[in-house]
Amino acid sequence: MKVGLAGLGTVGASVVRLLARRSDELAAACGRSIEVVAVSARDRQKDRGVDLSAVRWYDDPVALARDADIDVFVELMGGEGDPADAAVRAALSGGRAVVTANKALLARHGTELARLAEANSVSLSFEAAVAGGIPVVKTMREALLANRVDRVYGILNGTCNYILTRMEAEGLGFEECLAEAQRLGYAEADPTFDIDGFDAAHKLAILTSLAFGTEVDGEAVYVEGIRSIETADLDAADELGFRIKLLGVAIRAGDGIECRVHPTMVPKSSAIARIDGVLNAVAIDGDALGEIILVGPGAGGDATASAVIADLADIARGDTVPPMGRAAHRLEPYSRARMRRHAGGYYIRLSVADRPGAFAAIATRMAEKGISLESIVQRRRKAGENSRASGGDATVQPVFLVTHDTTEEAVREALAAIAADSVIATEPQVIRIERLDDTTPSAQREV
Ligand SMILES: NC(=O)C1=CN([C@@H]2O[C@H](COP(=O)(O)OP(=O)(O)OC[C@H]3O[C@@H](n4cnc5c(N)ncnc54)[C@H](O)[C@@H]3O)[C@@H](O)[C@H]2O)C=CC1
Ligand SMILES: N[C@@H](CC=O)C(=O)O
Ligand code: NA
Repeated sequence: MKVGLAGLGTVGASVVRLLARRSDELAAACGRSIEVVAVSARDRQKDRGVDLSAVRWYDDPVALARDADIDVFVELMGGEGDPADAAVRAALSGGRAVVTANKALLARHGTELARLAEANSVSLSFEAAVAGGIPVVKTMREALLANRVDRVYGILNGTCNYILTRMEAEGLGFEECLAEAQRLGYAEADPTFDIDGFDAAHKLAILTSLAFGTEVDGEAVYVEGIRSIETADLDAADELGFRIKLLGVAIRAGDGIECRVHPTMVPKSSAIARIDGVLNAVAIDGDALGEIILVGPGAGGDATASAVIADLADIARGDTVPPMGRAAHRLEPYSRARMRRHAGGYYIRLSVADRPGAFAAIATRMAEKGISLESIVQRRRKAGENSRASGGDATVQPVFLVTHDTTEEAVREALAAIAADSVIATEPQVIRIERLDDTTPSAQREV
């Protein structure tokens, strides 16, 4: 099987090396060899640890995708627009199978591309696009067909999990951890996609389509990233019995599908709390099977190449499955649940004015919105301490609240009233709590 590969960066170079290393075993398993015969990359001189002297080089990846001599086009350049989009469309339109790791592209154009693949009777495979090396796409579109899925959630970004883990365990700074994640090849070319939550949102949009049979809608995901997480929050989470993870959650709710990515407090006793470093985890609730959790490396060259090559092996063997697990023209329109109706617990950190009555005013505003508090912790700062958590102002004190289950709407309204009362000095920090040991998905809980 002849492969044309565009993008020889972290993942692309690993794919070429791993294909060379496993060529005999792959040929034996697939009944034919898998060979990279043509590539498109920006730098022809760069040493990628593998001999590419015999392959055809293209400056234009779209021209490579149109090469009549290739059977499969592998897109590993990244980016939701051109040239990745144009190249993938050119390959599919020309009747060539496509393998891509590009979740940004799929979150934006996944439905159209799946329909284009279907119209041309070719496969569009993207195992590497969701949770890196973990075989979650294959699991969802092949192994769980007997199940109605009601919830899928997990840690979907290796860079963020790596940063949060090292900040918490070693007390390192955010920037230092991000730089290390970039050095290790985990981060996106533009790492704001990682730390602002968009990369996890792209993956969740794809998972949502696979789980619920809906069109892919990257815009429908509510997104918050991890930039605002401070040591004060990691420490408070520890004291309260939680850990903070960037979680992606998609669940059936009363008014549609609730799809959200945000920092989340999860109980220390939950399986998700123990997923550290670059590992990802995806939990899937199926009605017949119950909950399964898949864990493994979510980023990195070789781990991601493993998923790309698994897709290539399926194509070489002639195993074809519709991209989204069902005929693309049967995907249902996505119906988005309103985030304001989200129900669950909340951790709230406030920098409260150090004056009589401030505390009572906060409790009153919470009560007015029907929010009951599970705990309130007020930290008296020691003399000379200048905490970021309290805005660095000597006249304010950090206060940590944990609510019982309530709604997003109630919390937002209570915090707006507290701000209007001028009893807080900085923007409140709000982190949603996911009590994962409770088997009822949170959006379905009565509050
Ligand atoms: N790095 C990782 O751990 C993972 C990455 N991915 C996805 O895999 C894809 C590739 O990611 P990385 O290898 O990490 O990125 P990278 O930035 O290391 O590599 C991308 C390569 O594509 C090349 N490229 C960009 N535009 C090009 C063009 N017009 N013509 C030819 N070459 C071009 C770049 O020069 C670069 O070498 C992205 O879609 C990313 O989201 C998916 C899972 C994990
Ligand atoms: N930047 C991504 C790479 C894999 O998808 C991540 O950190 O998870
Ligand atoms: Na995967």
